[in-house]
Amino acid sequence: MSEAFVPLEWRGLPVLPERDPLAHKGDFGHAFVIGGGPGMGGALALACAAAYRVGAGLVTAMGHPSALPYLAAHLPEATWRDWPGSLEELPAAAVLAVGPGLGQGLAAHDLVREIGTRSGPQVWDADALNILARFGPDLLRGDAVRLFTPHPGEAARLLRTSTAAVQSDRATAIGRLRARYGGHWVLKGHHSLLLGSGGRWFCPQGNPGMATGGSGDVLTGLLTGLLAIGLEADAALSLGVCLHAHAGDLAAAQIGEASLLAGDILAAVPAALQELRKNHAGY
Ligand SMILES: NC(=O)C1=CN([C@@H]2O[C@H](COP(=O)(O)OP(=O)(O)OC[C@H]3O[C@@H](n4cnc5c(N)ncnc54)[C@H](O)[C@@H]3O)[C@@H](O)[C@H]2O)[C@@H](O)CC1
Ligand SMILES: Nc1ncnc2c1ncn2[C@@H]1O[C@H](COP(=O)(O)OP(=O)(O)O)[C@@H](O)[C@H]1O
Repeated sequence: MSEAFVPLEWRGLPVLPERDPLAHKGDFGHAFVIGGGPGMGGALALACAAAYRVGAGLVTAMGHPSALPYLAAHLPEATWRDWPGSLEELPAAAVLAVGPGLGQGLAAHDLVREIGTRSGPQVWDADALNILARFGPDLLRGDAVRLFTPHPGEAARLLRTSTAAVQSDRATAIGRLRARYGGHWVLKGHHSLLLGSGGRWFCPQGNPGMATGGSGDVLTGLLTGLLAIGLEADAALSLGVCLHAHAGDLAAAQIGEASLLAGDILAAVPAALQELRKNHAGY
């Protein structure tokens, strides 16, 4: 089954590039995270914060107006835009994430369909995947770099099968997802599977404490930030998934699996990044 998937080695992961002393925020990309439907502003705030934590230069949250208080309270560093009628005014190369707390209303459908026609790098999660499942692969046009992050329930909708069927053969499921929709995939859960253009991996880190609301939103933000700073798709996928899982392990070691919140994973990301850097430097 998953024999062809090799474990991601912590030591083999890419590290974040050193920052030029003359750097300015424009050197580190502009991420736009689109989500935050009514009642789900927290998902948007978590994803935006995670994008900043891996070094994105500027992060803009785009959500329903009811999501704004979450951003204002938790992330004054993010800029804000109400869901627009169209994304035409965004720079073509903007890195987009779509899905965290998006909901599946009419405005969400319109935004997702428009994103499917854009050419800049994209991360697809949560309700964006549910909407994609409804329309099928024809919704995706052009040759944009796309990272898809389904949990088993979302994967089942995308494949028009059951969650149990996905879980019974995760390797086959992720292969079918890539064959049907193209792009780069992580099938989340215990030992998340990754399928990119350059390999098939699984992440041996992570713990069941991470089965808690919002932890997938943190992953989406990490991947978005890593694309924004310029990592290639496979590098962003492998580093993002491992960083997320390792941060979850650090947080669980401190406070226990039962008490773990998605915000604790986010808070542990800087320590996980520091460990990775020291590992590479050999001390
Ligand atoms: N604070 C917030 O605003 C939050 C908002 N969220 C948003 O809530 C919306 C709904 O997402 P949900 O994921 O809760 O709902 P879904 O209905 O998509 O997924 C939940 C179901 O998927 C299946 N599933 C998921 N992971 C599984 C696994 N590892 N093994 C087996 N089955 C699995 C289970 O049947 C589970 O009940 C999304 O827009 C999401 O972004 C959530 O991310 C939670 C936090
Ligand atoms: N048992 C587990 N072991 C390891 N990682 C897990 C486990 N359960 C969940 N996770 C991780 O936590 C995250 C949950 O994402 P998701 O289901 O999208 O949550 P949410 O929708 O609440 O944000 C994924 O990255 C997943 O791999």
